[in-house]
Amino acid sequence: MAALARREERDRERGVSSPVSDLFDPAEWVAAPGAERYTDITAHVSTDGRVARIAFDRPEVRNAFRPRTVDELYDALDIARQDPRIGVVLLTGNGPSPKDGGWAFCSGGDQRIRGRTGYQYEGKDDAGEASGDLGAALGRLHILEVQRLIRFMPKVVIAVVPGWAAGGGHSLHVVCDLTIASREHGRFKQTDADVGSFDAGYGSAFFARQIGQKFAREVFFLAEEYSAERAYEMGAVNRVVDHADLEREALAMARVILTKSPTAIRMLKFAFNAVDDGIAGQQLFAGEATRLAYGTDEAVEGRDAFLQKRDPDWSPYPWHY
Ligand SMILES: CC(C)(COP(=O)(O)OP(=O)(O)OC[C@H]1O[C@@H](n2cnc3c(N)ncnc32)[C@H](O)[C@@H]1OP(=O)(O)O)[C@@H](O)C(=O)NCCC(=O)NCCSC(=O)CCC(=O)c1ccccc1C(=O)O
Repeated sequence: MAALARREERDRERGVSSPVSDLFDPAEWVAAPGAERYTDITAHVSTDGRVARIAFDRPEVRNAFRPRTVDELYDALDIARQDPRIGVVLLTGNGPSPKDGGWAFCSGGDQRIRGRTGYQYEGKDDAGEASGDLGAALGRLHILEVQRLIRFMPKVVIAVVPGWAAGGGHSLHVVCDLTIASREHGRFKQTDADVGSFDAGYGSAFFARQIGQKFAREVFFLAEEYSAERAYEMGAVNRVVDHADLEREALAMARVILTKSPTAIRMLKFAFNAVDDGIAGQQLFAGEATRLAYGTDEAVEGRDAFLQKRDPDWSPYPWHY
């Protein structure tokens, strides 16, 4: 992994990107700011700076995430969230596996380091669990924070699924705004109940909103593998494309979205969310509405009247109907 960072540093100096995955087109991407510090993911922005590509980079374990992976993922997503030029994020998995050639989007939490309180940072084990606060600090399930970031960020996040989306990886694709999957290698499986886990939020309840209760219960209760085509039939996937074209098609989708009004896309995302997100969803939508209102002469008059210690003059502003 250090070698990867060095290679990216060298390529960045030369103004090109390293081929971090067989589907990655180095001509389209440059390393994202700060990406050299990541070991478990890769982060790039398109050469025009308008699309982010964030990828799990642990193909030898089907891109399973450990706490460090989740920290990096959150960091990269938050940087993309705050970049005003970026409108779309592609979330994917690098591959194939150097061990067996298998492809993955993400296979969820790394089961090798799962403890009784959650997932353990490197060098830690379950020993801390008995010691109260220390144990609580060590075990993490903060992939849920990443889910909320994807859900609440005012940009479109596209899951680009080149292989397995399993367990918590399945949940991540569910929470993304759109999903595009490889026809040949895209595979879906919700293994939570096989390993004594349960994503009782977006991964299941929201999934049922997307594809219907019967299908969602089948996916969780039977935990059977299903193909990209089957996922498309169920309404869980937007597009199924040839494996070799996956990232090109995903980038093309992103470029179509980028032709739209940023405000319209932001308001639409929060409108789609609001109906399922309760007061939190309403708060996000309302926050954007307030931001829009602040841009009007009417709101400026309210602010100025306060600062100038006078009564506001609302007369130019009708009670619209
Ligand atoms: C993904 C598989 C179906 C792929 O099968 P296959 O192609 O046959 O490959 P394998 O030979 O099984 O795997 C190759 C290699 O990778 C290792 N590996 C794969 N997945 C993991 C993993 N998750 N953790 C650790 N290691 C993994 C595997 O052992 C092999 O290694 P070798 O050394 O070569 O033997 C299949 O691999 C599979 O089923 N994987 C496990 C999927 C799984 O159960 N994931 C965990 C589900 S629980 C979870 O994701 C975390 C919890 C969580 O996120 C959460 C918690 C609370 C609320 C919400 C959530 C949420 O879901 O978000």
